[in-house]
Amino acid sequence: MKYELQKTDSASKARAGKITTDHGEILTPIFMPVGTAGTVKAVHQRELENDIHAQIILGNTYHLYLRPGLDILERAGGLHKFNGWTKPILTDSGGYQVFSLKDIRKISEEGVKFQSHIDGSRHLFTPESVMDIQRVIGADIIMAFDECAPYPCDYNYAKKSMEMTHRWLKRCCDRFDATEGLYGYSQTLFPIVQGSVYKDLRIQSAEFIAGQNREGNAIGGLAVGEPAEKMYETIDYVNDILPQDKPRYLMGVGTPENILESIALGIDMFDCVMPTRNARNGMLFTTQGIINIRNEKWKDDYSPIDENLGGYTSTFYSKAYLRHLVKCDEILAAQVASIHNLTFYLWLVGQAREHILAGDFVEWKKVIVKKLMERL
Ligand SMILES: O=c1[nH]cnc2cc3nc(NCCN4CCOCC4)[nH]c3cc12
Repeated sequence: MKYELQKTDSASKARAGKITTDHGEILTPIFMPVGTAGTVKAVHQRELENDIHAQIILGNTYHLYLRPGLDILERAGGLHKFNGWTKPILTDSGGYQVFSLKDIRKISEEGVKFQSHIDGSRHLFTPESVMDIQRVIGADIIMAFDECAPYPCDYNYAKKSMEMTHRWLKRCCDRFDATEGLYGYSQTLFPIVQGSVYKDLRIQSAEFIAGQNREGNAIGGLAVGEPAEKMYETIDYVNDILPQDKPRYLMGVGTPENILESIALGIDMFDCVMPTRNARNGMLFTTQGIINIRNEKWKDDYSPIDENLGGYTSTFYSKAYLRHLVKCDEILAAQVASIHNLTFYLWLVGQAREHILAGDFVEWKKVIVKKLMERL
């Protein structure tokens, strides 16, 4: 994997860049649609590519390991072959997912013992095993096995958790560097900065992560309930430590406002279930503001969902029709709303990139953020 830093904004830490993988290029800043079980829920690959213009999607090791399982994935030739997505894929390592299985998992130095949320079967994830699992899935970018400390947590817990995540990272790197990809293309491993919201721990973690000299770096342990200001403050000083010449991935973020503010702080890659999850509840992000399409006021609004995005779905379907689909709980409702929200998120980061290149990102952000977050 290669990263080319193309432009750094003069009035912020925002950057425009290009990541090159064996499955193609990624222009940053970029948003990664979440495809938890190997599918971006309710969206065809063709729509992901031609309507949403997604450049990279995310999968979850925890879910894919349980279903369809490694045997099926390996015999398919990896996830790209299995789901037909031929561009880059990133997989989260499973740490975050198993930690959210509160009462059915046990953490130790060895790894995490957990029960499947599907059938209760017992499993063990270790740094080594999740590297092997992500080799089988075949994502272009794979994440280290870490502990995402809960928020809030006391200083001592955050310190112990961060130190274990660092020891697990060494085990991930050793295993990853000692193994090869299974399908003839290269994969890369991103480490993850932890330390909760404690500045000294975050600085220690950022220095340790940067010192691993991997091809990209992630910031974890955020978007877990902490105030947005705390998240921004943490990103700001962590990004002063993470190398300029490597992409920076902020895990699990976020709203349009979170994304633009984080781009201004030097983040290049994002993922969040919000656009797809909100879509299924009828919450639409648009260039004019946020719409709850279930609201009576859209009942006879025959205008397109959003004609400023240039996407087929957002212009072809009207607000009134989508409201009807949502009210009838039609399958098409989830499809249309998900494609629209993802088209909006990719439009947003694409616009951010254009304004970084044009040199007016900060002025543009100031105007657009207020408008995008307005409830219509
Ligand atoms: O430290 C982490 N390590 C590995 N994966 C993560 C994933 C993460 N995802 C979030 N936040 C997701 C917040 N979502 C917002 C929308 O509603 C669902 C939750 N924070 C995260 C932290 C980590």
